[in-house]
Amino acid sequence: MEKLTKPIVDKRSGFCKANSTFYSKRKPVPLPQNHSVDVTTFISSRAHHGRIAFIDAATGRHLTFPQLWRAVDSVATCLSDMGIRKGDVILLLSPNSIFFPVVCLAVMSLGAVITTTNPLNTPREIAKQIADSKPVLAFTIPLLVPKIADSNLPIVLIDDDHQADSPKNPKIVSSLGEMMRKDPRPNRVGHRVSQDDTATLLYSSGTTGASKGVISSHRNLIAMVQTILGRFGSENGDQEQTFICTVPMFHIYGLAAFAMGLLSSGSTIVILSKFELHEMLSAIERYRATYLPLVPPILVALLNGADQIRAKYDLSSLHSVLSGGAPLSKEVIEGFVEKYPTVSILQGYGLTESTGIGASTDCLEESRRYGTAGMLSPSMEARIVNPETGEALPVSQTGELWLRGPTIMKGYFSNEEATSSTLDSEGWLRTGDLCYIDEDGFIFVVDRLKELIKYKGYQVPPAELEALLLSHPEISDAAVIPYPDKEAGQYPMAYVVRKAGSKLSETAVMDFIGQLVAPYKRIRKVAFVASIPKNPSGKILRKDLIKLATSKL
Ligand SMILES: CC(C)(COP(=O)(O)OP(=O)(O)OC[C@H]1O[C@@H](n2cnc3c(N)ncnc32)[C@H](O)[C@@H]1OP(=O)(O)O)[C@@H](O)C(=O)NCCC(=O)NCCSC(=O)/C=C/c1ccc(O)cc1
Repeated sequence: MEKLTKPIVDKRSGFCKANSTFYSKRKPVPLPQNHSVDVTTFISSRAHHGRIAFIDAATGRHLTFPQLWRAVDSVATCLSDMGIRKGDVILLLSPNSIFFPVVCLAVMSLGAVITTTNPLNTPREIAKQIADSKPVLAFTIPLLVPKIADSNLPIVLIDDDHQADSPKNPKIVSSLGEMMRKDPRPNRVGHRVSQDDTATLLYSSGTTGASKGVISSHRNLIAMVQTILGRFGSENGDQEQTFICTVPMFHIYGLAAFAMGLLSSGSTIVILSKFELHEMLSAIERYRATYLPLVPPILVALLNGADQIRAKYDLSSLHSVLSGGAPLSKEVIEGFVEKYPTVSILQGYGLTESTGIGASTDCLEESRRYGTAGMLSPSMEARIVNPETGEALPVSQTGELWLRGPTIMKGYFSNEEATSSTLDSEGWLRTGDLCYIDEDGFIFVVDRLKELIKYKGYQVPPAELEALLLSHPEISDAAVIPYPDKEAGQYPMAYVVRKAGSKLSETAVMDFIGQLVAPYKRIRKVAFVASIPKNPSGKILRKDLIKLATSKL
């Protein structure tokens, strides 16, 4: 029925009573008719007036658009000569750099698949991702080679001046600098890439514990490029936009925005290898940046230091900050607006599973609706579903947000079970976020149904930390919860049951975990208890523990 009759949609909310579905109020995104097109070709064939694509903030080294596309072609030629073919997975372990997009775009142009990982991850965490995604080659910087030394993967060094002093490591088969100097060959061996083929495999914990590879197709990414273009492209009439890239490109937020969407619009992207407040502010001043995409902790830092920052830096070029990755509180928004009256805050809501933005505020007026995550992205549909009954709810009622649209992932890699519990047969993605959609079509995220901690915009799955805690010989039971924090948003707190006779200290627990996980996953508070509250089927009653922890605040 749904497909045969045109649904009657309320123009104001986007809600259709007949099928309890919210439809995007934004203009739909056009997708290329040609089935055989990869996202790199799609991006490179877009017309724009941009000249410089990427600038390294620290050195000023840059790539013009022609230099970028030549580099992508050269690297793709070398990869093809090395035998890389459609479907092969390539690992990229690198901080942000002007070379990060070169590697991604070259790999995807061949129909090969890029998998990225956080450079702060421990060798153990990276080894897990390697075991799951089975890459055939890795790109990394010299400093990070030891983190994958045990993997036996052939390595391409992202190191321009490698040859003279590069370590004599037999696993290092080439360098990116060398590859970029190669003459590109248009008729290299290749297989036809279709929009349905997998392009990226980014890792997310989804709505449950273990980290899983999110399969995004070329179509997913092309649709995301179109969504970003709708938000910032030349269609908006804006010229010469300069964006600061300080959030990591190894996550979907940074990857889709900087290596793909904004690139397509002809924007200039100033890249910082990592976030450092003063370097970021200097870069805004030096490059006259107009847009600053960030995560809430950066906005909080800008707010906390506002008076000194405004006295020291000329931020007059800055037009907007774009916040994503975690919710912004009303008090932070109001404080920022007061301190930086000429800068608009635009918000985005997205997941790795939605290949980036699922909803956003695209102009100041939309952003004035405090607390909203925005309106549905173009061509996106939503349902608000009662988690207990499965009933789809109407306007202004709270339930789990389900999303369907052209950017929704194909599924989790080699994980049927997780895929079928997250994506239903009609293509609906269960986001694990409790939301409502108001009478004007604005989404409000109320709470999280999924068991996830967001530390500085990074996902920390409690189940992973609980399993590690249980591996300690003196711990008999444990539960990990999100503990609220003004700067980080939340951090992991552990409730621990010690074995009889154990004198294990809080610091010993934190140090034990600290050695096993990336810094952003560290447990930062511990309480010892006699038992962990659980329901009759053994599930941790996390809400009770959260109440207990926060009742003393
Ligand atoms: C810039 C942040 C906010 C803060 O940086 P930081 O303060 O330097 O902290 P780090 O996170 O880099 O490092 C964590 C810890 O590691 C430490 N660290 C640092 N480098 C080292 C070292 N080399 N050795 C060892 N320790 C170290 C560092 O000191 C720090 O320790 P601590 O001070 O105890 O918190 C940083 O955390 C950050 O970039 N977070 C962004 C995460 C992010 O991109 N999330 C998005 C996920 S995808 C998603 O949700 C999509 C949403 C979306 C939304 C909207 C859209 O439009 C589209 C998409």
